[in-house]
Amino acid sequence: MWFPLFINFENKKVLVIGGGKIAAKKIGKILEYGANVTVVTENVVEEGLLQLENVKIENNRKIENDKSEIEKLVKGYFFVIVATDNEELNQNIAEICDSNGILVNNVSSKFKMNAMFGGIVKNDEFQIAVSTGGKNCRRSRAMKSEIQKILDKIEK
Ligand SMILES: C[C@@]1(CC(=O)O)c2cc3[nH]c(cc4nc(cc5[nH]c(cc(n2)[C@H]1CCC(=O)O)[C@@](C)(CC(=O)O)[C@@H]5CCC(=O)O)C(CC(=O)O)=C4CCC(=O)O)c(CCC(=O)O)c3CC(=O)O
Ligand SMILES: NC(=O)C1=CN([C@@H]2O[C@H](COP(=O)(O)OP(=O)(O)OC[C@H]3O[C@@H](n4cnc5c(N)ncnc54)[C@H](O)[C@@H]3O)[C@@H](O)[C@H]2O)C=CC1
Repeated sequence: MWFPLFINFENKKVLVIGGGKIAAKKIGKILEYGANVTVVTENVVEEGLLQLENVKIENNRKIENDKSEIEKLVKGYFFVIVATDNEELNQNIAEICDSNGILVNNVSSKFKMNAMFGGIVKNDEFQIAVSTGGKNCRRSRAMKSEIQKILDKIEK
């Protein structure tokens, strides 16, 4: 069951495995919250990542589907985002993180993770997160735009 929790990411060690389009989208979101991001990837597909000053990138590193290598890699991280295009590898990494008590988001699954992103709507005063619990994340768009209207008209 998915409990909505607000987490303080300020200076928290976050590992992103994979350097593609979806990794970049997720990194963009958490950087706004002060996370300390390291990317480990076989290739940086999304070149914009190289421009981000506060993101450490370990390029040309292919992660093998090997339990002890993965355990060594994720040790000490607060949150791991698995964002390769290899669904089986992503799932194995997610399971290893979960059994080691590490928060993990798996971009290639609807539920095989212990932490998922919500849609975010915010202004200076409020922050509202929307989730369908993995059932249909695209539906968040319609909900977000209705919430945006409420935020725009609510008395400040
Ligand atoms: C489970 C979850 C895990 C997680 O990612 O945390 C997940 C999983 C997957 N999403 C996929 C696809 C897309 N997701 C989006 C958009 C959003 N997805 C988000 C969250 C979540 N997505 C989590 C569930 C949250 C919930 O249930 O409410 C949002 C809220 C936040 C965010 O992305 O950070 C953001 C909403 C809008 C916003 O806020 O902007 C778009 C674009 C769009 O339509 O807007 C596309 C199409 C892209 C394309 O097609 O290129 C696929 C591949 C499916 C496939 O290949 O078919 C998977 C994996 C799967 O389904 O197996
Ligand atoms: N959650 C979401 O919002 C969405 C998720 N997806 C899913 O996200 C996944 C990734 O998609 P994209 O970013 O578009 O793919 P991509 O091909 O742009 O990026 C994949 C990245 O993973 C790296 N990689 C692959 N194998 C690796 C390994 N063994 N070790 C280290 N790095 C490795 C590649 O070098 C590349 O940087 C796909 O499985 C797709 O189904 C797709 C759309 C939206």
